[in-house]
Amino acid sequence: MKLYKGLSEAVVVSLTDIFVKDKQADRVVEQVLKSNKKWGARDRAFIAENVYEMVRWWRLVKYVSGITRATEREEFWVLFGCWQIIKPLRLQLPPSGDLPEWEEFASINKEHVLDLYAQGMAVRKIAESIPDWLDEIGEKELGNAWDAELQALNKQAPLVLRINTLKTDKGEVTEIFGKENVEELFDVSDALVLTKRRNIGGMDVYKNGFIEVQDAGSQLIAPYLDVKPDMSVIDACAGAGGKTLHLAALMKNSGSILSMDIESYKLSELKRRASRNGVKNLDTMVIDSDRVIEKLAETADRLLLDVPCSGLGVLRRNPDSKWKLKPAFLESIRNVQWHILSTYSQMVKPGGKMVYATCSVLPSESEEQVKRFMRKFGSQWKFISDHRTSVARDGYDGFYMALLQRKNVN
Ligand SMILES: C[S@@+](CC[C@H](N)C(=O)[O-])C[C@H]1O[C@@H](n2cnc3c(N)ncnc32)[C@H](O)[C@@H]1O
Repeated sequence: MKLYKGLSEAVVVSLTDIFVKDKQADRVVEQVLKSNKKWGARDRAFIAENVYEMVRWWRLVKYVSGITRATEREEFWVLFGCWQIIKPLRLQLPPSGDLPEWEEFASINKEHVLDLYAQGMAVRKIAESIPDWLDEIGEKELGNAWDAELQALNKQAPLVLRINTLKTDKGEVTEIFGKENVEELFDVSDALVLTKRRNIGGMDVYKNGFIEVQDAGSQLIAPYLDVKPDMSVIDACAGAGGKTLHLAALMKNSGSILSMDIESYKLSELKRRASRNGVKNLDTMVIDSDRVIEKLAETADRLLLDVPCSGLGVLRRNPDSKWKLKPAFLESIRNVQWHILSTYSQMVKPGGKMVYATCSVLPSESEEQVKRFMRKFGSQWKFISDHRTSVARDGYDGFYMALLQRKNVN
């Protein structure tokens, strides 16, 4: 196997930053790729792919290396070497030969690594590289479906674009990328899947606001809210605005959208993206207390609650979150979700509609929150429908969305 020292070193340093310094994987990769202008596209792909794949398979890699908790640089080198041995097996790639004779790999015994790999593959939580507690919760909540979902969550996610219909259409974007490089999705009208990975951020088509990168499952949420031009819409957990921008396009830039969040820096980023997208029907508001919500009682024709969640539906894109998530966080985020659903819903006008959405595969963050809401507020609200995307079944990220309508009271 042909490995280059400098590129391997970049992977090792990145992993140390992620697991010892507790930094976020995508930020680490972004920084390391910026650190050397001489690396070409293949070098960059090698670094990014190896970092993300090692993070994804971290438990399995540790298992085959016999290292339980890596803290030192030498240990990260051993983990990297062991990963090179098992990578072709785990990712079903062609065999890649022996490790180079570097002193960093001197302690690695290939046969022993392969023996441990065979043993690890017999135990799901090791083979699929997931913490014990998360595997238990997944099985408890999803039953038999967990196995397939977990396997699918360990695959590399496709690169999906959303066409910004305020500025362009699918035909024009297809021409820019070339027909042979894109695929349409029958049930997601504004989406195009890129068949080859590209650095979208540097392209004019992105800089000019023609496209956004947004998973197909995520692109189903704004249309689910059933918005019409001229409506008054609130996106109450807007973050950096992925779904706000989509709502604006569906509303053809008319009516009004109020994008809210507790984090003002996210709303600043949203405004930057809105300006690139040519969005003009938008205001933002920071939520610094529940008074803000009370003042907006019965003002919205439509309300989107894209609530904070475990992110277990988007593990393909953020594999490090499975190591950073803690059971206590899950418990507390469910309380935040319930608070948002039960109090922010007052912003909807009688007769208006609301979507409650998560990017979690867990019913306890999704279906069960909506059922609890209907038990408590069923006299004022009508449940219309819900929908779940499955990573295993659809190939989309795992999203949940429920549409509810506030009853007209006389
Ligand atoms: C799933 S993310 C939203 C993603 C965003 N809608 C998008 O499409 O890009 C959830 C957001 O909820 C925000 N949030 C957390 N607690 C909140 C609260 N109590 N009220 C409103 N927003 C909150 C977070 O800051 C985060 O931006």
